[in-house]
Amino acid sequence: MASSGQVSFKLEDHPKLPKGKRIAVVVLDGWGEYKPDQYNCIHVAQTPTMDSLKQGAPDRWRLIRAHGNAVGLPTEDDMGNSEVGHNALGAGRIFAQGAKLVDLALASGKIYDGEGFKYISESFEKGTLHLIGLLSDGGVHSRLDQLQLLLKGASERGAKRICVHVLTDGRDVLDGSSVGFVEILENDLAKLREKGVDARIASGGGRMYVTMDRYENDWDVVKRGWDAQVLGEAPHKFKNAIEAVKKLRENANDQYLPPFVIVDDNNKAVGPIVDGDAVVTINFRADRMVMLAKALEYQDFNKFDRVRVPKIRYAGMLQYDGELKLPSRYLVSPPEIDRTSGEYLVHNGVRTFACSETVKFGHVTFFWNGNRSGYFNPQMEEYVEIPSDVGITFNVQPKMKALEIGEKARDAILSGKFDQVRVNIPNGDMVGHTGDIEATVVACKAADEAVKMILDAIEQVGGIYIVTADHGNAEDMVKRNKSGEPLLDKNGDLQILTSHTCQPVPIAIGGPGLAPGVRFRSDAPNGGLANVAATVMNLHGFVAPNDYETTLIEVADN
Ligand SMILES: O=C(O)[C@H](O)COP(=O)(O)O
Ligand SMILES: [Mn+2]
Ligand SMILES: [Mn+2]
Repeated sequence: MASSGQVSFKLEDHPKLPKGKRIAVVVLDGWGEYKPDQYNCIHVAQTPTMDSLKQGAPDRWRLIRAHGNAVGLPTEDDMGNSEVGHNALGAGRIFAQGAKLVDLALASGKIYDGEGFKYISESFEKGTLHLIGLLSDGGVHSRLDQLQLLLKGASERGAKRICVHVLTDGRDVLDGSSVGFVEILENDLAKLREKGVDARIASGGGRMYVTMDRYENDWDVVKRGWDAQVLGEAPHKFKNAIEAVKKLRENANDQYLPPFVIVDDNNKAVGPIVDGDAVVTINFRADRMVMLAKALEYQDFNKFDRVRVPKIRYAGMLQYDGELKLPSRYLVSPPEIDRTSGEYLVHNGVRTFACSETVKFGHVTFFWNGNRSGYFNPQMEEYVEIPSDVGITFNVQPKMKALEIGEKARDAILSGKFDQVRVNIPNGDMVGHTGDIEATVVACKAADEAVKMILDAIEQVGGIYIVTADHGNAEDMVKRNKSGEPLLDKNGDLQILTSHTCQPVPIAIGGPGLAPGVRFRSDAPNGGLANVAATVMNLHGFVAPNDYETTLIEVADN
């Protein structure tokens, strides 16, 4: 259904809850609930505000599901992530997400019948097919098995020359796993070569240093990728990708490997992108592919000097931005996340303020609004981005911009100009991804302080707060066996978990404006992130649309 036209956005009045309350919606990024031990940074950190909210259980604090099917992922083993988490929070329904849609399209073969594949396959006769993306089985941005199927499918359908430009992970999967993934890929490519397809890895680099920046935080990251992938230029040259990754890992972890290109015996890059080639960015997730998609697709582009802009046929695995229609060609249609809560609330007079720092700014805006950039109604909304630190790993500055976000939210609440003030506080997640336990403890404390600032402001104006998280991360920093004991690697060292988790996340409601009798229902034990939107609509005094996942609250008659 389109998000305009025939759709009525009028919401019914809630029979018991009043309108006009100022509501803070706080999303702690990467803040799950797990057993209290030394690797649970939230437990170790001083978090008096979040601890005090927990005292409200079960009526005003509970846990909700944030991974697997509850957020539209293919299996219950899939950890949650920011995209699917914020999509569910904002849209109030569970949509089959990119990971699943690509699985289905590959399994049925429909991916090869679509316009996107037809378009790129017109280059197969004379040009090279370049596949650029994250190489791991993390399932957050991409999946190795999908790349493997695409390689097979494209070669069976006429691709004669294929170059893979790999981005090593170590963030959604264990650090150090990049070598194994490159080995698997090399093995597959060798088999394709036996079948007469000239298939090889052409370049690489660590995802956080090469290509996969987001929300325009640092274009140099994308430029480094462009230079290696398109121009065939990089500071490191190797004959073989396995050797490249092993060697570069001596001085950097998987996330931050410097860019490299694979060269032939004459020291010439084997796979720059040239006129007549086809390019597919294989990530299904949007945020960290949008910048490269712009560089590949836009004629007018001034973010860095592209030096040479090849005439290519480019398709994304998915369309990454529905509003910008970027990229215009794609292999699989993205989930149609329509009628999000933000759109409804704006139509019903709720003035909204949303804020985070750059690295999570799109989470509370773009993802929250169903992968749609921009405002629904600029008269009713204000989105504020606080510039993130650039060029550092966040364990160096674990407090990040938490207090600045808290201040902006506080000012927005006190200003009286907004009915909903929505923030994402990134620390637990961004620092958790570095694998630095001490820094993550500092990060969690800072996040807790930011929550306090917001709750204090809500207290002052007689408002309501709802505090939750998008998925776990900081509550568990080690890989564990089935019984929950930390696992050691072959050197006897702890295996640090840089990724998200499958743990549930807390949700708390409160504030002086919360009507007496409002409490969490006890009959929704499987509640998840998608139930939050209806809950927020209730707190604004509205009943959620019928097809939204049910509310988590009820109003008891006192
Ligand atoms: O992109 C990232 O930083 C990680 O892959 C996932 O983290 P996020 O889902 O919290 O953004
Ligand atoms: Mn997140
Ligand atoms: Mn994360």
